[in-house]
Amino acid sequence: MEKAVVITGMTKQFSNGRGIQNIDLTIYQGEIVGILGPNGAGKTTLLKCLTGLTSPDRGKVELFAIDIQSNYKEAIGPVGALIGPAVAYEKMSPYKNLKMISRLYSGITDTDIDMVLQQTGLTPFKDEKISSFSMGMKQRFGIASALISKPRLIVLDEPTNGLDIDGLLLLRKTIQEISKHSGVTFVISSHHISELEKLCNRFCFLINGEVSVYEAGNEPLEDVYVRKVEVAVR
Ligand SMILES: Nc1ncnc2c1ncn2[C@@H]1O[C@H](COP(=O)(O)OP(=O)(O)OP(=O)(O)O)[C@@H](O)[C@H]1O
Repeated sequence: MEKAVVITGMTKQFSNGRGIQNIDLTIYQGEIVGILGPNGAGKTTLLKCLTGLTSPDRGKVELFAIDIQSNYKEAIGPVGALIGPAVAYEKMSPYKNLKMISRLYSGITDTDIDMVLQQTGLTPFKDEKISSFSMGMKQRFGIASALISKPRLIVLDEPTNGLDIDGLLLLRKTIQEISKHSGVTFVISSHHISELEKLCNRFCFLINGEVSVYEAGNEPLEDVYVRKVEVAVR
């Protein structure tokens, strides 16, 4: 199976002594991997290093066998990401924002934009200014902008933040459909354990900056999580 992400010996330490240490992680094409861990465990740091938004102090990240440090543009080409608040021209509509993003890529049609708006439930609001959007609607736009380039790897940091029940169900359906029909790889961090449990086939626990991988099994994910956190604090 093709490797979508290979992280080797990755360390990023901040001046406060926190960060992530010596992470080794391989994610295969088509997997949906959930990243779990307590507040401050290093999930966002891991995802930022994975997408080149932060440089690790040590270690290596390869996306589809291309080294992100030495060949950033090529490595990041097939990646869509939502890390932190959605970036948008607030005075413009989601449609116009997506149209602008689509110009950076080849082969993205107006039909693709309409589809992404539908996948994120933004069709009824497609011509409204983003400045008038609620937090959850902005989050929906952020997800739409991560999907629009038809990436092979989609990295979502806490995508469920601010979403209502409808948004949550739609996000789950969209991820499952894209995964099933296009074999896209997803890496998703969230504190919503039950949501990740429904979506993911593998889980990456990040506790005290260190990583451990868990395959979906019969034991409830919440029990596995609590056990791992308890072991880590002993
Ligand atoms: N730019 C920075 N400067 C200093 N410390 C930082 C910086 N970014 C992150 N940290 C520290 O690194 C640790 C990991 O942060 P990170 O945001 O990756 O955690 P997280 O697991 O995503 O947390 P949460 O679940 O609360 O979002 C935290 O203790 C944070 O204080």
